[in-house]
Amino acid sequence: MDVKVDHLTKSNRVKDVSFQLQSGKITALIGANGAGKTTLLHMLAGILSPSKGTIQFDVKKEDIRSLIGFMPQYPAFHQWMSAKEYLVYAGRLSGLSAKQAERDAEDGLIRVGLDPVIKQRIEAFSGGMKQRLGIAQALIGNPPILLLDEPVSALDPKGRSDVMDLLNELKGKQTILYSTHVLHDAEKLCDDVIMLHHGRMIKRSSLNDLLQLAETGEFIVETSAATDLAKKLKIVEPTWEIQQGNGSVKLHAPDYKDVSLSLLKHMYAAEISFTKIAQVSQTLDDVFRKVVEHESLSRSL
Ligand SMILES: Nc1ncnc2c1ncn2[C@@H]1O[C@H](COP(=O)(O)OP(=O)(O)OP(=O)(O)O)[C@@H](O)[C@H]1O
Repeated sequence: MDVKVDHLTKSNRVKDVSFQLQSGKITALIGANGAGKTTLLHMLAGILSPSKGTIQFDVKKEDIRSLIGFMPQYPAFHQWMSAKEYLVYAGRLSGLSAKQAERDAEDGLIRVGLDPVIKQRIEAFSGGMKQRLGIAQALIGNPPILLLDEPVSALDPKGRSDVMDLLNELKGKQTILYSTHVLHDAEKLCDDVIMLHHGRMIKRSSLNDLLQLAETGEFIVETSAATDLAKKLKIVEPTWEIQQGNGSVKLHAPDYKDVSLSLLKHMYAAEISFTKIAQVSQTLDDVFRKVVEHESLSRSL
């Protein structure tokens, strides 16, 4: 199910944000602490009302909450309940019949891999298990849209990879928007990225476009003949910026098509051997920092 957000505003916490979530895709909502991620998710989930703007779903429903599975940043569980009891309780609260709630609870526990501990009390759960239970609760009623507030941020690497695997399984079936600080994980998982900074959306893009945008044209060559290589390249490729390091040469080629091929040709001609040639690629983290820097700079001008 698609979701269309237009000029969404909540006082000065979220300012004039517009985007579209596409059916079956996973979108990562990224931003520093206080950027407005939770506020935005709460408006989409119908928990907070916007001061301005609209949220449209592509079906007409009086109460949109049945379309949405929401996992809060800090899910509050009744620790004395078992995982299944909790999910049945959540299902009943969301209006399911006793039978349906029972069925959804069991399905949900299987989907998040908690079926072996179906009767265990939540108080004995690890952080990762609680997070998975939170997702199972969001899945109750099989809503077409999942909104997850920091589902991985508080977890250790194993817990994070469990939750990531689970979200990967849901990809294509549900429209997912999740907030995160862990950009390394988002890079592996999401289709699209929305960046928030001080309540404003500073970028919205597919992950692929974003990472392509971030390609640097920077290469590094590790060689014992760094001085010779740097000298040679300065002569034959005057448009490249060449930096000689200790045992390496770093270069930036403004038009960087076929750089590795040219490099190899020059090195072959000069009989320079190497141990490694690599393109310096950027991560989502680098891109995010650059976009924030650019935004801060343009606002200060
Ligand atoms: N109930 C509230 N009333 C007024 N201001 C609030 C309220 N809740 C949050 N804020 C403020 O709104 C801004 C955005 O907060 P929000 O929790 O949405 O950010 P966030 O990106 O989710 O941050 P975090 O990553 O720390 O969870 C912050 O400056 C915060 O202090």
